[in-house]
Amino acid sequence: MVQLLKVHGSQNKFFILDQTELKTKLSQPELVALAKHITAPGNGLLDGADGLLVIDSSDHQDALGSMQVINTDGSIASMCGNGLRTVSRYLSDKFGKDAFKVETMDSDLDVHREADLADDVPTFSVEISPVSFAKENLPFDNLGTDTLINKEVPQFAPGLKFTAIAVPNPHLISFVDEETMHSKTLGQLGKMLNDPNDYFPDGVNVSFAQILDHNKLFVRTYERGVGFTNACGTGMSATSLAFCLNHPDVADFDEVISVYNPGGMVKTRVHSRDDTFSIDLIGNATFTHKIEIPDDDLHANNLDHAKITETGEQVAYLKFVEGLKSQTVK
Ligand SMILES: N[C@H](CCC[C@H](N)C(=O)O)C(=O)O
Repeated sequence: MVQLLKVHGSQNKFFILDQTELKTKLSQPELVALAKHITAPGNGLLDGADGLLVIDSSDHQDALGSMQVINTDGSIASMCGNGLRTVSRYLSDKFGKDAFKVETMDSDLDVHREADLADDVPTFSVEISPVSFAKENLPFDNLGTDTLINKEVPQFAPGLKFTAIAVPNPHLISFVDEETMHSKTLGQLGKMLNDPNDYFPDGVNVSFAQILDHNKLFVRTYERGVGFTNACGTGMSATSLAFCLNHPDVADFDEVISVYNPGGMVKTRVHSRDDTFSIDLIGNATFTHKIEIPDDDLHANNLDHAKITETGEQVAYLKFVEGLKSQTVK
């Protein structure tokens, strides 16, 4: 029997599988098949999730483990900010350390335990980097520019300005008014740019942001490989950077920015050193369920004998969300 976890960061939900606990590790095709199955809202487990986070060992210096992110459609994401917080908590509990690195596809990222956001809401801070605006790193094409920073792109949506940032997974961001935030535009644009299209050949995560106040945002994201999500950690991080760059009158580098989202709230801090940007993403790392599945069943992608136990942590998280409601009113 191996234990899996159902977890969330800002209610961006994932399953965590620790390959090091298995007698025989799952192969990459087995992992992709499991990710597609277990995260499916209909025939998966616990009403599905946005992705599978695979933990494995790492031989990199100071890294307690590695994280691979598999989206619900089976595509691989280079990074996942909400997911990394939950993986950090898992590794922190397992090895009894509060500050360490986690190996991700493109870099080894610093993570550490933070003061709880609210009573019984375990909280972690994770580094979001490397950051790039370059067309080849997103990648994008046919926009007549090498970087897209606060520019109108009428083909995407008339009247809106867009910023494209890789952190290192790709994000497209627009600051919008309340009406646009709740219109159909985000869903239509997200779908258009994640179906085969002339602009983002690998797809892109699309976020709309509303400025609520000084250092205060509301962000909604249409995720690549997923669709609408309660929250996207790298999306909120990239949006915080765009906020500091495009709206310097209401956003400060190195200060805490509160980012509200449909799943709750996170905090970010954007740093700029010698033309290099990085972001700290601080938020909950909640384990909602423990799941036990026989090893052989996992290899066979059979979820029929899963034994599920609730942790009870969601109660404290929902109380925290309830308390946020008064704060998002302008
Ligand atoms: N939800 C994730 C991002 C997943 C990214 C994925 N959708 C992609 O880039 O393909 C987060 O919290 O950062």
